[in-house]
Amino acid sequence: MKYFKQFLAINKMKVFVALLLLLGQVIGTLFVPKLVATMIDQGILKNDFNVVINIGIWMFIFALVTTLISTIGSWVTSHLAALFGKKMRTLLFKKTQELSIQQFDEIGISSLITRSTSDITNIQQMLGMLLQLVFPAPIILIVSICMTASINIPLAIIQFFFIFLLFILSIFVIKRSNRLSSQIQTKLDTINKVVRESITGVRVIRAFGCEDYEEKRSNGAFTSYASNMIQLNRLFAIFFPAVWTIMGLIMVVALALGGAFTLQGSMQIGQISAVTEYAILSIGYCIMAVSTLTTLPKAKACLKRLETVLDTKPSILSTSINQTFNSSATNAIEFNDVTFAYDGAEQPVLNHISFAMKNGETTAIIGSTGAGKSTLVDLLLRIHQQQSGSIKVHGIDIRDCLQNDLRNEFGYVPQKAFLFSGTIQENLRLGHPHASDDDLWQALEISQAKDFVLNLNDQLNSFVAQGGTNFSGGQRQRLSIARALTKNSSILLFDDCFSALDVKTDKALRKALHEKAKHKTKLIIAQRVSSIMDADQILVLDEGAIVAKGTHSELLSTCELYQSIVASQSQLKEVTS
Ligand SMILES: Nc1ncnc2c1ncn2[C@@H]1O[C@H](COP(=O)(O)OP(=O)(O)OP(=O)(O)O)[C@@H](O)[C@H]1O
Repeated sequence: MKYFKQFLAINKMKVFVALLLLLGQVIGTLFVPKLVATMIDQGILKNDFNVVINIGIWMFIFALVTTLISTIGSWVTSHLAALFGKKMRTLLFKKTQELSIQQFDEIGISSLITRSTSDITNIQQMLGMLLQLVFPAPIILIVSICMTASINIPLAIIQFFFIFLLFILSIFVIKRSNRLSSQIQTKLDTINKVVRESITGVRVIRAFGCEDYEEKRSNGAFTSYASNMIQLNRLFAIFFPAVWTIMGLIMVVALALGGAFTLQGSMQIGQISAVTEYAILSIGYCIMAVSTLTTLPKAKACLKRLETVLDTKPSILSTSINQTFNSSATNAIEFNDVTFAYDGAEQPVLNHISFAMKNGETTAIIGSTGAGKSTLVDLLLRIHQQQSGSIKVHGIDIRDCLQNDLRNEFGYVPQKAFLFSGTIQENLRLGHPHASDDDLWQALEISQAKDFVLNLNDQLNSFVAQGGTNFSGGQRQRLSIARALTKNSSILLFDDCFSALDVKTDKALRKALHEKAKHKTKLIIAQRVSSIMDADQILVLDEGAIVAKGTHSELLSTCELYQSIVASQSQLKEVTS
């Protein structure tokens, strides 16, 4: 409730105005039955036209003012709910940017989507309903009973008895619905996950012909959610008829007793109408309040789920030292005895890694799959944090600088190219929003993407689908390389991104990089020896350890593992000749 309370405290004036307007609406609503009774008893039954006109005018004014007040009240409440949604979504977005990738994975992408969409929407709706339906209910109940008592005390006692009965029934329903409502969002998470996977993995599902398996899996999630909803609806299927019965009974009793009292002369006909209207009003508001309160546990569960994310402390914290990079340092990157293990893993993925990369030079890393190459780049970007040892960029320990400053030093090309929905130019300008069109074309030229972009109808303005799925793997990869080049950072990190390119394009790209990005420091992770043989130094990584370091020709004569990699690619003869 911390964030909810904070929000109410910050917006206390708006909340106060909303409550004041709702109070005005309630007072207006409660006065109408009294006016109707006076009109019938003093005007219609006594044939006094002036009273009918006078009361009629008052009723018209009351109706007008109440409508105006309730419209403004609804507007203020909706405004508050929208503000709350915006604030929570902004906080959640900021938090997800601060969390480490491991924390991100622990919460789960589907769950984060449900939290920032459906969970927040549920709380917004609850906020509006609490203010508009629950807050006026006790006032309506108390004032209705008091107004009825001012007309006839026995009828007020009877009204109180029925409302008490309704209260008991409501407590029972609210208690039963608590358990069911609080489970709904978790089930929605599962639906989100299953639907997401079946949509994003549609090609694999079709290629493997496993539609039946996926259908069963999806049905499991849908059935579980549906059964929860059915149980909840069953509860209401009993509750609402019971409430209508109580309402019917209260009307029957009010009319029968009211009639009897009128015949005795202790009550007037108009007052019967007022008493029945008060009964309908109080029961009506009771129903609305109970319906809202039954969904309160669901909103509370949503709020708790949001708080869990918002209260998570990022495992990688920004420093308070905040040093700036010294680009004249001899080494662009230095790893000193770095060891890293993933949470819960028995063995470290990287063991005592030490190496240095000189400014402007190219370092390559080669090794078997799962050797820890991508993890090494992740450590450099502070996506994960090493348990021991230090990593320096331009002479500064990466733990002593702001994460944004650190990442600004790199133009990064991930192993799996990811493009955002929009246009090519929007994607290329991701790291450098003010880059000129010429910069973009130059980056495209180096990444060997210029020709295919020139052939597109809209060229730089060509549409990019979510994830870049309207481009081939190789085109996506080349656009992703162009994006890193456009950023114009001093260090370029290529995480196995050349493997999606054919040998000819790979060669042309490396040549262009060598000529046009000569002064940039480059770290290239590659599977193909041909992609890295020109590097100033090559690190051979095996099971998380650097087993050899040197140039291509040095490694060919000293490192057995390197020789076997070269041999396995059937290039030994070709490259040594
Ligand atoms: N998020 C993670 N949580 C736990 N273990 C992980 C995680 N990511 C990678 N690993 C493990 O760490 C090891 C190294 O993975 P990494 O991706 O760094 O290897 P790699 O050398 O880049 O492999 P490849 O060439 O196949 O991309 C692997 O054994 C992998 O299972």
